[in-house]
Amino acid sequence: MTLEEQIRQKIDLKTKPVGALGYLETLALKIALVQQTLTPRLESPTQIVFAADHGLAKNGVSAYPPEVTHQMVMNFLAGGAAINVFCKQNGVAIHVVDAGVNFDFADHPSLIKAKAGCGTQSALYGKAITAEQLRFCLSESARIVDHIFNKGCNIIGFGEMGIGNTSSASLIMASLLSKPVEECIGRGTGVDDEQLQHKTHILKQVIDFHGSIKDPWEILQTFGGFEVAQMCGAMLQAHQNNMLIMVDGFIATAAYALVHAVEPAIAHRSIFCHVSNESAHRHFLDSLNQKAILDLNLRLGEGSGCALAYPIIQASVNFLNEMASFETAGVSNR
Ligand SMILES: O=C(O)c1ccc[n+]([C@@H]2O[C@H](COP(=O)([O-])O)[C@@H](O)[C@H]2O)c1
Ligand SMILES: Cc1cc2nc[nH]c2cc1C
Repeated sequence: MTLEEQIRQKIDLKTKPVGALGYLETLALKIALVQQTLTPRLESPTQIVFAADHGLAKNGVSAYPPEVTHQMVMNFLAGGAAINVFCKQNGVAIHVVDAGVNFDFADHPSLIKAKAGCGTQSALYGKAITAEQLRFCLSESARIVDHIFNKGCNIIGFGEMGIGNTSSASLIMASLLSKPVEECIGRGTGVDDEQLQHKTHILKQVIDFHGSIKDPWEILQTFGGFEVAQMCGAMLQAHQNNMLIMVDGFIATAAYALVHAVEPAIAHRSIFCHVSNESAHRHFLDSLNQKAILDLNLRLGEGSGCALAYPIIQASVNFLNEMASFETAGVSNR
């Protein structure tokens, strides 16, 4: 029997009707295959929140002003954000990365300084990121993941904070899927109808300016942002380290989709934690052939979906390791 057949058999011989643990069974199989064992373990679960500012945020595409990015980073460091609460509740460590926020932060034990700049350029007038900044983002984030991996982490969540970054993600999605950008746009932080029209107008202008781009790295460099680029580098490194990857919402999915375009095998170790209320996210996940664990109408980002889904991922590993089989429990198996 192959290892996969053995894992499937182990799952089927647990004291439950075949298939009755539904998606937990899919997760257990996936995790056991990644770790190549019948007894997988989740070690030192860690959430990274990559934060950065966006040139496009100055073009009125968000419901909130750009300074909220640095203010929320301070909130993460003070432990007062949703992601802090959910990580604490579920035993997930948290690191905040300044990938390129327009603010000079003091040193803090939870803050990793990896600033590629003080916010991207607006993609309305040129590429959001320079080639040098892109290289910096990819290598710094890989280094960050390696450090966390070397401390014993084998499951890592990717989240972000950046006013304006649903626009980046929409532009990335439209380019990767060759879709009209208006089909990839949502309300982000909660723009009203008039602001949504304006956001759509701006993003169409961006697409008209740059034309069709197909190369994933060029898409990333053109539409940014620094936190998306760092999530890409971090996901690639996590893949190389054979870590389990937890993907948060719409923006994290845009980073995943870029990496997936160059490294399709990343799908084997990636877990989609939730489907966001950002309207295009469901379609984005469908296009990647992925199903999310949670569907809670969240539209927060920060990695909140990862921290909330983590206990469910843990439950999938626990049932595989700890549930009795029909034989050991003396339960009749049909
Ligand atoms: O993760 C998501 O699906 C998601 C959906 C909507 C908004 N967000 C968060 O809201 C911010 C981006 O929204 P916006 O309107 O400024 O583009 C950014 O900080 C994201 O973390 C995140
Ligand atoms: C307050 C606030 C918190 C956030 N967390 C992630 N994105 C955010 C956007 C806003 C506006």
